Amino acid sequence: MRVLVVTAVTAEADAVSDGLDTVDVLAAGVGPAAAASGTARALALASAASTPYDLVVSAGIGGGFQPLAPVGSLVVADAIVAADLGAETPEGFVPVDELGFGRTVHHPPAEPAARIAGLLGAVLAPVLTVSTVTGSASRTAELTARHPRAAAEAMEGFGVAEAAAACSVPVLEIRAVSNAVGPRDRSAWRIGPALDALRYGFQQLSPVFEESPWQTP
Ligand SMILES: O=C(O)c1cccc(C(=O)CC[C@H]2O[C@@H](n3cnc4c(=O)[nH]cnc43)[C@H](O)[C@@H]2O)c1
Repeated sequence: MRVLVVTAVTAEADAVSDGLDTVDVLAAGVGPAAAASGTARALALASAASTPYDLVVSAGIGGGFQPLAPVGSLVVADAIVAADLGAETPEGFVPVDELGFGRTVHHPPAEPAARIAGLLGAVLAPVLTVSTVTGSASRTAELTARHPRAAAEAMEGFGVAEAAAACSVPVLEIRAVSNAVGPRDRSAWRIGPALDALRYGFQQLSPVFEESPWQTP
């Protein structure tokens, strides 16, 4: 199948390409807007050239919720959640779908996501998309209360998933944990080992991506 992997920065793209050279890799920029516009453009260009993609993968480093996803571990999303897309109210945060418009969750195809998580020894759990890196205990507690199963947060997955959904292409998200979600401690970020984990992960995935396109409901 034809696979597009979307990362934020070139260091992540290089790790993916080093692990697996049979996929196209795009470094689309940091954050959900850059991810969505870059992904949508790549999908549209491929489609116009009659070489459409069969799968889009949002990949890169991310923060891990402790103790679910330790630094250096891999997380495969069973849900891609826009965790800060909504309204603040006196009663707390209300997601846009509960306000009656838009959506805040995309679901990757369940069987392939579970199989890939098993292959990688990864945690299979929701991955949150945020526009601001969490940097306090209070914000961590708020996100954990709203999303108790979430194992990771990053800044691009939901943008990639929105573009993929607009083009009816299935989406996955794979994150290598570079830091714990919590009070900001830049010295504790382990970006090198996370990029190594990302490279290792994609090395394991060539048989999966050689499969025929998945039949998704
Ligand atoms: O605060 C800093 O000094 C700092 C230094 C290097 C990178 C950053 C980022 O914010 C990188 C954001 C980038 O990486 C992903 N990412 C990694 N960890 C997290 C996280 O805990 N929460 C959200 N995003 C994270 C993200 O997807 C971006 O692409 C900061």
